[in-house]
Amino acid sequence: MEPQPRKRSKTSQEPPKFAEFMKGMSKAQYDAEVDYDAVDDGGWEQMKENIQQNARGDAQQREAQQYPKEDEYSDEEGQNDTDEEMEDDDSNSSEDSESDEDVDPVVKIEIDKLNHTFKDFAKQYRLINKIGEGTFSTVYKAEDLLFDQYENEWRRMLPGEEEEDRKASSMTHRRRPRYVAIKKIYVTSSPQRILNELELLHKLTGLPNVVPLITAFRHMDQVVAVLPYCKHTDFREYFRQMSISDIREYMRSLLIALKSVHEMNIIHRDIKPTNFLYDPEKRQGVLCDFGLAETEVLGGNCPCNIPDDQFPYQIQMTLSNGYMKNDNRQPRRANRAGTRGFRAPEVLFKCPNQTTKIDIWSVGVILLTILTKRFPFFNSADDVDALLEIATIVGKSRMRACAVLHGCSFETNIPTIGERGFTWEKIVLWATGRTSGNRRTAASVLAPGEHEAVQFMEKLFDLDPMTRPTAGEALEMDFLNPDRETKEEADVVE
Ligand SMILES: Nc1ncnc2c1ncn2[C@@H]1O[C@H](COP(=O)(O)OP(=O)(O)OP(=O)(O)O)[C@@H](O)[C@H]1O
Repeated sequence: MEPQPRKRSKTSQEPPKFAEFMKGMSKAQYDAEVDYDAVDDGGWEQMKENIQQNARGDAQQREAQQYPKEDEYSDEEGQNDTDEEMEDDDSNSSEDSESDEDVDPVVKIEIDKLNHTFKDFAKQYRLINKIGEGTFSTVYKAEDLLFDQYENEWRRMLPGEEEEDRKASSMTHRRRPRYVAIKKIYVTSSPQRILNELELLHKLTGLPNVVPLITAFRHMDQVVAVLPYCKHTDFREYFRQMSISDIREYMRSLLIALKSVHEMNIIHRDIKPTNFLYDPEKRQGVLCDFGLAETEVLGGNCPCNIPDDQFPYQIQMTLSNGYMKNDNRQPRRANRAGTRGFRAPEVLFKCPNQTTKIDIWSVGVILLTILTKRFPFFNSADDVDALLEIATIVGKSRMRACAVLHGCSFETNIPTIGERGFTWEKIVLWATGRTSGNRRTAASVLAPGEHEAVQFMEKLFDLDPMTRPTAGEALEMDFLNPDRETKEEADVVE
């Protein structure tokens, strides 16, 4: 059958009505008796029809672990403390030879259930296997059975996809299977969270190195998002072998994604290796999982928000030199959603004025992981421990200054936490077993490229979010532009 060149659907040009899409979901979503399809809201039936008709992609309407992740404002640590290996990320398997044979029987049951839940789903997608599991979702790989019948503009948004298309068109004989990732969002996620993720994904569709949303389905309390399948390799398989040039490409790819996301004033809040689907062979990555993302709201009531000239006075007003014996003040509340080990100090101090810079700190943690070859690097059980881990490196003095910035105080008598801490260089040498007592040997210094990487990382780890670089500024830094340096040197020589 000839592919049908379709025009964009009406809905694809209009802002998506995801609020309507989610209408009818309520706290009662767990009650199996509630039949949301029967809810006469006027908009949902229409929307559902639109979504299912256009689900197949009419281009844009094609609207559409290692660590535990924690919810906003949650104070419970370690929930869902899953540390599972991915069952099958297909990173090394031949894409053309997917069969059902090696699918776990439990996964088969899940797949059957999904096919049963969404009418005609099996006619559109052939679910293959589970490829990922997170705190809020299970992700399946599926073949897009009707791919050829639709315009698939989203492919142009993914790095390397156009090249794949060119290759495919030169090999005419066999129909190439096209894969998507089906993200089944757990019903225990709040409708607001699901709506937020879908809306943001839709808004960000088209940005470089960011996973686009193809479409989404809802049936009662079940929601699935359809995303392009992004071939990637488990971070743990390659991060120890990365050369400096590999690190550069990884960082560049991640920061390009973040630059465009941040320019839209969106904070990702969960930057970590499992949320950056990276293919080390192609040296391309795609940022995914916007489940905790939020729009940046500036102007929160925190001393870090006070102009410099008023700062010292305000701080004196805010802080005292002691601790109340029976402190019955309300605990400070701020969004602290994210994954432990990757949280910026301002999140740990519950700063109510968090910005996109919290993502830059997390990028620093990824770089530290790569340079030290240790995953996880930070492994605290709670926020206080996390602050102590950072303080062990940066020292008490800088940590105190950081606390003051957010209207808090920091003090500890743990003997291993010194006043001045250690340099990041020392930490990298120590973690990679290159320190030999107090004597500096050839092995106990960083290689040139490594040295630049550490200097770059130091900037990402600026304790003050105001002076920490933006993604755009980081992309301009020397470490990510080695050719520019060589060129400048050559110009000078000429
Ligand atoms: N588009 C995709 N292509 C390929 N694999 C994917 C895709 N999206 C997600 N995955 C896989 O599924 C895993 C879980 O997805 P995601 O991070 O979106 O879910 P989550 O429930 O929010 O997870 P977490 O709690 O770990 O952040 C990813 O780490 C990845 O391995």
